[in-house]
Amino acid sequence: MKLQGLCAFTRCRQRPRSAEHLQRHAAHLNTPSSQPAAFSNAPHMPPPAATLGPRSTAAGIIFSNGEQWKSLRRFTLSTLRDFGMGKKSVEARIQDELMPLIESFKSHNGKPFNPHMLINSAVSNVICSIIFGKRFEYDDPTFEKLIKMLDENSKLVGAPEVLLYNYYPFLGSLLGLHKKVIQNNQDVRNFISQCSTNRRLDLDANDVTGYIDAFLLKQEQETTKAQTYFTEGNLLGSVLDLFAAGTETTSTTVRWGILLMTKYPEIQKKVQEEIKTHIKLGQLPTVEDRKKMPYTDAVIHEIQRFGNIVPLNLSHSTPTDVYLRGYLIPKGTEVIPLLTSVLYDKTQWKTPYDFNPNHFLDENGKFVRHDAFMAFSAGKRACAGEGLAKMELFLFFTGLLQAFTFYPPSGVSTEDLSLKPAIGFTLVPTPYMTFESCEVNDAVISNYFNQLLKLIHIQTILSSVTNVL
Ligand code: HEM
Repeated sequence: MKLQGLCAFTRCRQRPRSAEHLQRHAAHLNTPSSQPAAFSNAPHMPPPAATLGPRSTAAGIIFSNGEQWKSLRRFTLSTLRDFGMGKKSVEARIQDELMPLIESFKSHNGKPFNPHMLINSAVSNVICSIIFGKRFEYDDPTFEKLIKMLDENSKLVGAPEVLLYNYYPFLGSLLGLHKKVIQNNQDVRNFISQCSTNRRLDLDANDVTGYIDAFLLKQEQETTKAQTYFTEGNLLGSVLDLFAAGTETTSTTVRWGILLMTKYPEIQKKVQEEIKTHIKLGQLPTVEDRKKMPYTDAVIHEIQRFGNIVPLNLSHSTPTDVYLRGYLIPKGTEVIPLLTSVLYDKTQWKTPYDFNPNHFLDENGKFVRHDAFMAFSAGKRACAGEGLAKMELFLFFTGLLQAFTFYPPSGVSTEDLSLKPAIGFTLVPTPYMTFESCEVNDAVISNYFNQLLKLIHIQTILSSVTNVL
């Protein structure tokens, strides 16, 4: 059960301790009356509703509990699978995104640059293609603005002033930063709302282009039901959850990956040797390759462990009284399952504070799983996008290291590179040093292009055959 934040009801300033408390106000919320709305400190969360009015705007997967959460999560997982999560089709989406990313890295011609927004755009495009049914050009002003707003909120939600407001909303008039969070949040929601209005006009059950279409169709199917969780509020909330969670987390991890490879050139070299051994020159990396590449797999796991990007996890609360090691945790207690405590547990990791891929390798160099690897959390509420994220991490990371070697800018030594994270809702690399760009493997690039052209050609033939039929 996710954390019950401050009560969602406008005039109630209590921290709800129980589902009953919320149920008393449920009639005022845009959720079915049998289910309390619940909220947690997620990155795109607007501040507590005590000052914002009913939180009908917040629901979606992350902020739901009970039957509403079950329904939305089930629907989301099956829709993500329909759009290829865990399958070849999503692999192709990610591979398609690698090319423009590599090209935009390459366009810096070996000069130092900050890869932050480029990586965010590429990663975001994968989830965009699933939810909106299309990708965006990196310099599309609307897309740039959306990505910046998600990025900014991820930072601001961890800022002391916003945290203070979150716990003591009555201080609102003395504080200002939270207004930016609310505004960004609202702007992204407005964009999603506009997209869903447009999709509704063109809705065709035989041509479902993305998650929004699938949700709208589900809404139509449920119009006759007395109670449905497929409301407008839950559409906006769920899309925002996927958009934000699917952009920030994975791109932050890829950014950690590049920083760590720059910092540790000997590890970067070993990954590149493994790539050269197992992926033919000019071939796109595929998910299948991962099985043959234990060292790279170990490095990616270690990037996630060391990066520890969601240190506080999302807050939860106990749905019933719970007894743990002799202690009573009363129903409705806020529980913050610190992921840091497992990812940096001295009893589980040989050198928890060092970046050490050997944490995931046995003495024969084989990849080993680790129970304490909980970057995606655990249990029923664990990350809904884990399958997608893992594919993205492998394909983006391997694809970039296949094409480039990363160095610190001239005049900066590897020792100078700081691994101190910047604080926000997620732990991100310190605003990033620019790289003395990359050593581009032109053979890889031109072969990518040839493959891409072949793919486009095959797709064109296929679509003209389909049209004829
Ligand atoms: C490296 C990438 C990622 C990491 C480290 C990560 C981590 C997490 C964590 C720690 C949680 C909280 C789990 C809990 O409450 O116990 C979470 C939840 C969630 N994540 Fe991810 N995530 C990643 C990528 C993604 C992607 C790509 C998507 C989109 C498809 C996504 C969608 C979600 C959703 C919808 C939830 C809420 C699940 C629920 O409440 O049922 N995540 N993620």
